[in-house]
Amino acid sequence: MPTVLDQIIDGVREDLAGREARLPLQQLQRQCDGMPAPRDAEALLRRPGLSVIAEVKRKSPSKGDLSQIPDPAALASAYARGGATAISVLTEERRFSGSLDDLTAVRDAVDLPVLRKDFMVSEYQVWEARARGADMILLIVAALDDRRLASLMDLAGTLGMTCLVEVHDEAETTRAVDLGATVIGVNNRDLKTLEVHIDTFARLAPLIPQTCVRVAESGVQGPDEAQLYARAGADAILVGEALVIGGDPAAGVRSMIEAGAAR
Ligand SMILES: O=P(O)(O)OC[C@@H](O)[C@@H](O)c1c[nH]c2ccccc12
Repeated sequence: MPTVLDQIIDGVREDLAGREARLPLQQLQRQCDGMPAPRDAEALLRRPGLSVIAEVKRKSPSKGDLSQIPDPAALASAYARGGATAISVLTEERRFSGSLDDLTAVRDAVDLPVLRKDFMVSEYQVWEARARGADMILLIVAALDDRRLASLMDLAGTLGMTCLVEVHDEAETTRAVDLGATVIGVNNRDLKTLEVHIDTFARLAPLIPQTCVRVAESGVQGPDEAQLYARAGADAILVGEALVIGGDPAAGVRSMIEAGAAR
C-alpha cells in the first residue's frame, strides 16, 4: 500500500516534469546568475531564544482547508512584525494549494530568510528554489535515499542555501547526522500516517548533536507547545496551522517566542 507520502511524491514528480518541459534546467540555472546571495538562515536560527519559522499554509492532507490566504505577502509581513526568524512557504500545489508564485511574493515582501517547503526529489527543484529567491530548502529524509539526500544537500550548499533536514524517527535522525546535516527538523507528524505525536521531538532531540540547530515541526497549537519544545531543547519551532487560523498572526508568533523565553 502506498503511503500518503508516496502519493504526494507521485503528484510532485508529475508537476515537476511539466515545469521541466517548459523551462529547461540550463535556462533555470541562468536565472540564478547575478542573484544576490541567500540570507544566512542558519546563523539567524542559532541566535539565543526560541526562533519561530512561520508558515504560509492554505491546506493540508491531514486537515483540509485551513485558510484562503489571498495575500501571502501580507501574511508574511505580519509574521515578520511578530518577530519570526524565517518564513516557510509551502510550494506544493495539489495537496497544500501552494505555489512558487507564493514564494516570490513572500520573498519580495520581507527581509527574512524564506524556506521553500516542498517535497524535494530532484536537483531541478533546488535550482528552482534559488531562482525564486529561497534562502533555505526542506529535505525530507523519509523521501530520499542517502545518495540523493547527500547530493541535494551538496547542491544547496554550493548555492549558499541552508538545508532544513527533516526526520521523524531514530534511523532517519542518525542518517541526517551522519550525512552532516547542521539544521535538523523533527517532524512530530508522521508523513506516512499523518498522525501527530507531540513527544516525538523530545524522544529524538538527544540523538541530535548540540552543534546542530534543532527544529521542532508540527503540532504547535500555541504558547504551551512552544514552551514544551523549548524545554525539550528546541532552538526553533516551525508553525503553520495555529498561525493561519488564529486571526492575529503577528500576536501568535510573539506569544510563542515569549513562551519559549520562559523556559
Ligand atoms: O501546521 P502545523 O501542524 O503547525 O505544521 C507545520 C509544518 O511543520 C508542516 O506543515 C510540515 C512539516 N514538514 C512538512 C513536510 C511537508 C509538508 C508540510 C510539512
